[in-house]
Amino acid sequence: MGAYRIAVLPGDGIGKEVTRGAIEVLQAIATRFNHQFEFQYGLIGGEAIDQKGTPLPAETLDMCRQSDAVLLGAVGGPKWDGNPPHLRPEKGLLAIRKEMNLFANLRPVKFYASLADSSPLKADIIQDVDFVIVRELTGGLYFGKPSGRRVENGEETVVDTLLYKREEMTRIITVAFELASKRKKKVTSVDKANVLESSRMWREIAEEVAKEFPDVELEHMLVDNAAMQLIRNPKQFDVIVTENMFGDILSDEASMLTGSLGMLPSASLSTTGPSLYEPIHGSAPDIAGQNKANPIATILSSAMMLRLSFGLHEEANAIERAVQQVLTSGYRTADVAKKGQRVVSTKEMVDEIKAAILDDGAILHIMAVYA
Ligand SMILES: NC(=O)c1ccc[n+]([C@@H]2O[C@H](COP(=O)([O-])OP(=O)(O)OC[C@H]3O[C@@H](n4cnc5c(N)ncnc54)[C@H](O)[C@@H]3O)[C@@H](O)[C@H]2O)c1
Ligand SMILES: CC(C)[C@H](C(=O)O)[C@@H](O)C(=O)O
Ligand SMILES: [Mg+2]
Repeated sequence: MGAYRIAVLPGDGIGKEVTRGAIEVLQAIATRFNHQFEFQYGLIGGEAIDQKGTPLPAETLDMCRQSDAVLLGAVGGPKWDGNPPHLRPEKGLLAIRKEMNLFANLRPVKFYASLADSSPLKADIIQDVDFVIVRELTGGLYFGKPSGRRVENGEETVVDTLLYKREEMTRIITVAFELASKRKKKVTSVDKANVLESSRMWREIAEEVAKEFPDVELEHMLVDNAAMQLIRNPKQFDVIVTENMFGDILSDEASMLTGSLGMLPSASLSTTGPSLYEPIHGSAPDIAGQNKANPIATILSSAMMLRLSFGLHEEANAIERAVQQVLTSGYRTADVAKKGQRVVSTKEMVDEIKAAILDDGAILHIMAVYA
């Protein structure tokens, strides 16, 4: 039995619905495996702006730093779209990533046989797809200075800066190689080296890091080609490593190989403190509050938390097996349902996954007793 303190930041829109679902699933895991999960809640994003006047209140950051891991839903929504830059919900997300040094964002993309017909791509293209996008999360265009608007020679001008230190590139590329060395031993480093100096340095560093991993193949791919290859032949990938914004865009694209943005989990890892787990999707204002959102991305993110932050492999497997089982049984939220299939709500999907976890436990227990 273990006791773990989990900071929960539901955020805005469907963030609240999907984190509630993931917590219920974690509670089922606690029951089945006899663990104690203590959940502490904090404000982030639009709701934090409304209640505290800032997208990342100091008390939220303190609570997260003192936790064993953080579970985040999503931030943002039209209510705050017109706000000045420092009062945008998304600033809270960027700030927590930077403050907690969550530089390595792992976004696994895995084919679910039962969802083969939910993807717009043909089954033979997506079958057995299994790769991880390693996205740099605390540098690049999102954080470079200068950034903003000014008037230059009487003309309105705007600037965003793509800035990386050598060490920031080295550490994320090393994470990708370490991961690939435990998987299919191939790293695809995605950049725009035909145009950007930052990408040329990224390539050089990738070549240097590759020397330390002689059993891992390194290939370089330009980001525009990578966007196309993800659709043409996604099975070629094992680990994709790329800078912050390229990774953001490619991972939303890659989610459609699994059938929906609502299927893709992520882990935002730090080497200096607790890590954070978040679905890759946003607050989905178009379906927020309607009990329609697919909670699986967040539930799978909580499985990543169990495995990567707590070392609870069996427990993480139980969540992933329950998700598989429920999908195979035909349960579908609206985003992955095809014509004629019965659509379940967020809550029904969560209930089915919880039941599968507890049933699975009962079956394994019976097998252990009578084997
Ligand atoms: N990590 C985050 O917090 C995060 C990520 C992306 C976008 N955002 C923010 O969310 C807001 C909305 O952005 P957007 O509409 O461009 O992206 P989005 O990811 O919120 O939604 C894009 C589309 O996917 C659908 N979708 C997303 N998640 C789903 C789920 N779990 N189940 C079913 N359908 C789902 C939505 O209904 C929508 O049609 C913006 O304010 C944006 O900045 C936040
Ligand atoms: C909301 C936004 C700042 C965020 C990002 O671009 O990182 C989101 O799109 C994500 O993928 O987590
Ligand atoms: Mg994104």
